[in-house]
Amino acid sequence: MNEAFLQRMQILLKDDYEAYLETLKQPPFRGLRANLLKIDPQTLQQRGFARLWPSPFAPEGFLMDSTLTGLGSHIYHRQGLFYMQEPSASSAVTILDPQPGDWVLDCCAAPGGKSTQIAARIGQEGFLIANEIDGGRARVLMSNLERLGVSEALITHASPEQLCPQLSGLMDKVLVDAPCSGEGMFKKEDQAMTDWSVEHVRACSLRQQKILESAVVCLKEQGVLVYSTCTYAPEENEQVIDQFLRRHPEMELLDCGVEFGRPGLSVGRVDGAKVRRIFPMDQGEGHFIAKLRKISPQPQARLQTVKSVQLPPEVQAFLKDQLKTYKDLHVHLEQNRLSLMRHEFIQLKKIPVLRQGIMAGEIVKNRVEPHHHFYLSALLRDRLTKTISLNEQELACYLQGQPLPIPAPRGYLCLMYEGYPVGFGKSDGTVIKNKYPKGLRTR
Ligand SMILES: C[S@@+](CC[C@H](N)C(=O)[O-])C[C@H]1O[C@@H](n2cnc3c(N)ncnc32)[C@H](O)[C@@H]1O
Repeated sequence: MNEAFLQRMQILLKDDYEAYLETLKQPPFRGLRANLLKIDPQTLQQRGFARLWPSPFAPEGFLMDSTLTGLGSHIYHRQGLFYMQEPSASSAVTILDPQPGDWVLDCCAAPGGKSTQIAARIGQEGFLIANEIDGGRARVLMSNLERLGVSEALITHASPEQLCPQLSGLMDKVLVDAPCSGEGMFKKEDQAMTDWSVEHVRACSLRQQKILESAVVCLKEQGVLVYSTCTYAPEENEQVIDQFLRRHPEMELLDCGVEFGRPGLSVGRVDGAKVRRIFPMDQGEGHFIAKLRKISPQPQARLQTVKSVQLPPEVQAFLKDQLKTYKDLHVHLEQNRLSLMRHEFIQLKKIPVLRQGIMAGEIVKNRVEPHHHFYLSALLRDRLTKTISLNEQELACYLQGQPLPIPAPRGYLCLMYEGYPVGFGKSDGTVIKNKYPKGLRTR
């Protein structure tokens, strides 16, 4: 471990430093979160696929055995029933406390741990804008939101400076889970430790202030912003918030209002009792969280929505065939790609959009070829007209990409396991052609 880092930790932790050194000998804490869009935490735990203990950081979270392997390819993971997440990482959304119906911006969203947690809390009535600046990471974010069945979301790939002016005054909640020096990730990621230096900490601090500067305009009056990092450095935590409060008298620091973790440092305008820190002595690898509220009015941007158009007959036929009802949904067609959601589709100016709503399918040769997201979405699960339940053996064949010799009505079908969709196939009456995405198949 880097000596300069350890010296700083000794100054920061004082009497708790020895306890911190002890935690470095232990494996990292691991956890998972039930996806409330699909399953409640008790039902997930009762399925008995892993030994789970309730997490102190979120009611939908669990701690699990740190030696457990292979959960990422478990069928419940594939079905989007849970998301694996370092336990303390769920604390920021607990403190943000998104409510059903809220509009939430997650400024630095990939790979989607917090976005998927927010989406589940705000439900189908709320709307999430999940933004990620890095293209490769944005695609991982999209696949996680797809697996967890999120429909009411817009996934953008932009810098906060580009995106935020278009969302001025529209958000009930904003999360800035900022890129940081990752001191809480040292046990998990060698790269974070290799990259560490005091200069890097300072560079991170400047970048964090810049992101906050962009993000704050998105909040409406009384809107709540949560700033979080997975690092311990005061320069990236209390000092960032102190600087921010000096520049923004329209923002007030709120008490995080939770029992887990411990108070932070009092620095300038930051009352340490109001912010929260989590160290490995607190059952998580490390997080800092500050909660702020906007107390003055904010001019609102006008969001442009996409006008509804008459749907081509093949789209109508597909939706009628596959769904019990879709009249309450908004349908959007762009370059032959069909998307669905409860909210109206939004049009941003010059912001790359990876996905909005459910990617339902694509028009190919006058018919709709459905997409995996259509069958995994939580919104459509109870509306699907054609479903078939697989047994364990059939499931194993399906995940390998094999055709299934099961008699079934002709056409596209959702394949289920233990009551939840796994994916889809196309039946000719006697055999179901496998449509499980090639990249997800087992070998
Ligand atoms: C701590 S991670 C986010 C983790 C995510 N919230 C989650 O829970 O899964 C920070 C993210 O910020 C992104 N990032 C890096 N530089 C950025 C910048 N200048 N502005 C906005 N985001 C940035 C990184 O690509 C990274 O995905």
